[in-house]
This record gives sequence, C-alpha cells and structure tokens, in this order.
Amino acid sequence: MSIDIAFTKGHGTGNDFVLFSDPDGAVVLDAAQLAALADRRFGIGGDGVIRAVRSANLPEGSGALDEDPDAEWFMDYHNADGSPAEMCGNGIRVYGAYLISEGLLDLPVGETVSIGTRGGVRRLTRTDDGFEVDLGPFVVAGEAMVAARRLEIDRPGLAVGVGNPHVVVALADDGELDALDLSEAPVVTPLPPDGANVEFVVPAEPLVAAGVGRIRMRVHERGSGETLSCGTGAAAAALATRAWAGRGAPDAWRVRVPGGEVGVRVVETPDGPHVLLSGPAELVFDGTVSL
Ligand SMILES: N[C@@H](CCC[C@H](N)C(=O)O)C(=O)O
Repeated sequence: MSIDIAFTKGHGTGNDFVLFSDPDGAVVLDAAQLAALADRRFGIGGDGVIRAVRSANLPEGSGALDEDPDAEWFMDYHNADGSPAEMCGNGIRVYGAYLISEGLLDLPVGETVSIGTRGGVRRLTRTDDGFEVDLGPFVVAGEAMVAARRLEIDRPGLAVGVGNPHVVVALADDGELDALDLSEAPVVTPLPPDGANVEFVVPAEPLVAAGVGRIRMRVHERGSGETLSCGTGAAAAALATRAWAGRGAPDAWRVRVPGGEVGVRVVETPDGPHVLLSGPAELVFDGTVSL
C-alpha cells in the first residue's frame, strides 16, 4: 500500500531538508523510506528529513514534556541515510519557519518557543532575519586523530558535544581546506561510540575583527556526507577555535560555510555557559510524494 505525503522543502544556508507534518504521530517511516525521501536522484532530495509531530504523540516526546511542558512540538530528525540524530542546528530553524507557515505555531519576531529534540528541549527565538537557537551546555574535551582524502598527514581533532557529537580539525590555510575531498567519510581514531560529524576549520586573517571571531569551515556529516552547512557543526567549530585561542578569545563568532554564514555566541546562564546559533531559514517549495 502506498501513502501520499505532503511535504515542504527547506534549507538553512544550503543544509536542506524534507519536512512533513504528522501532528498525531500516525506516519512512522522506516530508515529505507526516510532515505528514499532524501535521495537526490530517486526522491525529493535533502540532507535530512524532519517530521513535525506533537511531543505527546511519539515515545521520545515524553522526556521532552517532562523537561519542559511547553515543548508542544518535537523535531523528529533523521539524516539522509535514515539514521536518527539528536539535534540539527540548521534544521531546527527551518522547522520553526515550517511550523509557522503551516499555521501550527504562532511566533512573532522576538518571541521564543520550546521544541523537543532527541538531544533535549531547545529554545528557538524568531529574529528579524531568521532564528536563533539555544543549543544549551556544551562539552569541549577529548582528542582523536583524523585522516581525510587529500590531507597528506593525519591531524589531531578536538571532540565537541553540543547535543550531537563532533570532532573539529584545524587546517593551515584556505588552500588546504579547498583541496579536501570529503566524498568519503574522514576516518576518526578513536571513533566516539556514536560516531561523529567532522568539521575542518581555517581561521580568517585576522582571526578576530571588531571583537568577533571569524572562521571558515567544511563539514562531513554523520549519516549525510559532505553538506553545504551544519549548524551544530558551526557551533562546535567556533567552540573548538575559541578553546584553542585561549584566554581573551571572543564569545561571538561568524562561521563561513560553503552555503553561507551563521552566527555563534557563548553566553553565561544560571546553569553555566550555553552556545547559541543564529542564521536564516528558507522554505523553497511544496509537493506531494507517494511512498
Ligand atoms: N546538519 C545538522 C546536523 C544534522 C545531524 C548530524 N548529521 C548528526 O548525525 O549528528 C545541523 O545543522 O546541525
């Protein structure tokens, strides 16, 4: 039996998603069906698939509601290969735009909503030119060696957790970053138990201008391959560079990715430092697909 799904295609700095609405949690797709939606040749195409479901209507949602009873909506995120992920920083902004356009959420500019994710509840604020999401507390700790195609020698990477796992590698210059071949996954040793998204970064010259740190980044995403942008990856890359820069490093960062630019900032909160990510969210077209 086939099912028809009404979808919207959206992106945040070129990190693109297939979004569909299933408030009651009635449409549970398996990994092969999710991968078929994300397939760029045989499906709609996307780096990930996002199902809009009420937290009350999926098993993982009860934890979100325990954490924050206002987290009515859950971002059910899967990578392009159909694997679930804890969080998606670009995806949650596009998700906010999608909920608003579907009439499922009323969020005037300047207001904030709680969204359930597998990585915990995230607070999403609508801004004049997009959204800012509080990615919460972060962990910058742990080393690994990273090998990638066209990187002559293996490089040390720094593990960063922002709800999902990342390993960040500093490269020498733009030439080295541009030459990388990320058509195959970088090899991370030791690989964190849940795998890793891998970011390669190069500082701008100068690194800090007007109090804002600036870096360029390319990313290979767990479950999706090389993408034009990764929001949690941009946050991880800024946090790693901030740690490498040491005392006096800025709290505000601009991260250039192949698909555009996002903002990252670190703020003190009553439960310790949090990292926030800001950027655009675009909805591109709607359609219906039969699975
Ligand atoms: N592109 C996302 C991250 C998506 C999940 C990631 N591939 C993972 O498996 O952790 C972002 O913008 O953060």
